[in-house]
Amino acid sequence: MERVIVTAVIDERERETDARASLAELKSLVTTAGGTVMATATQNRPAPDVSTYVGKGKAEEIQTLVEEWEADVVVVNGELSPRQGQSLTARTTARVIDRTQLILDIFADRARTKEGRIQVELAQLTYLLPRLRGQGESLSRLGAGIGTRGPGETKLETDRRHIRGRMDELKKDLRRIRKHRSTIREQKDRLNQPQFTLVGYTNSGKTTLLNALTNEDALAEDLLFATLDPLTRGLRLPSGLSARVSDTVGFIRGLPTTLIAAFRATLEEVTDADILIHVIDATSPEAESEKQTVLQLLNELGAGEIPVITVMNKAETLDEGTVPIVNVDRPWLYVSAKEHHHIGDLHRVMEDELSKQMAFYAIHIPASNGRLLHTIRQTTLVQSETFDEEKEMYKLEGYAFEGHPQVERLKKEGQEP
Ligand SMILES: Nc1nc2c(ncn2[C@@H]2O[C@H](COP(=O)(O)OP(=O)(O)OP(=O)(O)O)[C@@H](O)[C@H]2O)c(=O)[nH]1
Repeated sequence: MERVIVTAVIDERERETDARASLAELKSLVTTAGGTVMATATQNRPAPDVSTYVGKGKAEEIQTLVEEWEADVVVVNGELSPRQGQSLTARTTARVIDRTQLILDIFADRARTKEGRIQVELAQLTYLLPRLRGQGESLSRLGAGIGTRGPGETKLETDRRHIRGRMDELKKDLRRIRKHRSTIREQKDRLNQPQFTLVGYTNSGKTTLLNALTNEDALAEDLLFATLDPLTRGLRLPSGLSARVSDTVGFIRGLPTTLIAAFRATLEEVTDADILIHVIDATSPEAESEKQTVLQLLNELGAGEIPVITVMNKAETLDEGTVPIVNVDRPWLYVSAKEHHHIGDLHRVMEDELSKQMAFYAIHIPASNGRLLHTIRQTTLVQSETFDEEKEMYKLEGYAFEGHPQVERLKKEGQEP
């Protein structure tokens, strides 16, 4: 396991709790990446130094810590410019990486589908490209060294061309995979299946809740970003309606924009949702700011208008009568995804919210048409079902999406004398 020194520049004008939360999060990201935090070096200054990120004195102090703790890596809580990366590297014997690289490393390790892996590689190359250019600049600035500049530039050009070529290939692969996926989605849409999508701050318990909701096993780890690829499962609600539930990558404060772009596809499951289930870790001291981060990212993704059910998770560890530390809009409820507490309640809230987007119907189906009956039970929210023995007809009342083909047809037939 690698030994790590973390370092951060803290702006005193910034809210101190934010800086502390961000640093605490960086440490848990280090743990997720398999490292051990040996020491922390922070510096109060209004903005990072343009050349060395931390001041030169602080950089020396970091090198002392590196020697003292025999550290392998220094992780900076921010994004290093190419120049800062180089000059900080020159001042320490440890490897220097920034927050973006750390997150990219974790993503690379955890991507499970082909699409996820391509997205990560694309994000890594996007990060790398300007840094190669940075090296080129400093090489040309060195200038004088005969024999260094020419070959250096040439190699740099080759590297850049190679990287751009690889990026083009990856983009082509992605387009192919996405086209395939949208075909699958069209097929699903024809089945009229409602889409629920779990969103939430990283580690809030989305994967655990997906398992509890659908009663299946999948990996849930006490590590950040256990989920990198959309994971969609079928779910049968109490009324018999079958729906889809998707897990999504955990949201995080200060997610680098290169990554947001790279993971847009994962987040397509968000904009496609009929209803979002926002999972909050009710035990987190940062629950309020985590909630804000998620809501803000949802807005940025254009999903601000989609109805939300808020789930306050890990409730079994809260004392009875605890006042919630988060202000949330209705509908919301406490659950324990781990202990399967109140999952049935959540199923019912999901049905309630769904019915608000649907239209009421009352239809008759001949008992002889078992297939049609089955379809209606699976694709609508059946509220009541009675059987008329004389007419050998079922009478069904419930809610269905506007334009549901069978329901529309049966409604019309019902109107005829
Ligand atoms: N005590 C308690 N722990 C829970 C509960 N639900 C989830 N956890 C734990 O919280 C941790 C994170 O759970 P995950 O389901 O992996 O969280 P996630 O939101 O999918 O995480 P990312 O993929 O990182 O976004 C795991 O250690 C879970 O066991 C709960 O109801 N109670």
